[in-house]
Amino acid sequence: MANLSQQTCEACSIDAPRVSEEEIAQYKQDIPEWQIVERDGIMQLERVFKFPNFQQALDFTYKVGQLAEEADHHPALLTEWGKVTVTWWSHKIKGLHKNDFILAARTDEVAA
Ligand SMILES: C[C@H](O)[C@H](O)[C@H]1CNC2=NC(N)=NC(=O)C2=N1
Repeated sequence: MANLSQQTCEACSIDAPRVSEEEIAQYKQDIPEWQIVERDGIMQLERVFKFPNFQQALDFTYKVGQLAEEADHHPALLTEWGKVTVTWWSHKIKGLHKNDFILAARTDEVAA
């Protein structure tokens, strides 16, 4: 199977299934630096990326925004001096879909 980041996001519909515990365990292996967090009952993927200044944090933020637009799947982005917190989840299903893991893997590539 192709690396997670090379896989294709599927159009997320309101009746799309959330990932199972087994799928989480499988996909998480490709994105070990990401944390699974739960907010208001919604499972999310989150990672903090560190930078030497605000400008580089801002540049990274823009690149993540571009990959989100290409996929029509968008994260929450908190941009601060020297760091960016990226949080992925699927709004329509109020939880985690495989798309979120694919885009987290692509986010890691943008940071590399
Ligand atoms: C209309 C538009 O395609 C949808 O609202 C998309 C936009 N980006 C999205 N991003 C995320 N993370 N979840 C969604 O359900 C979602 N839906």
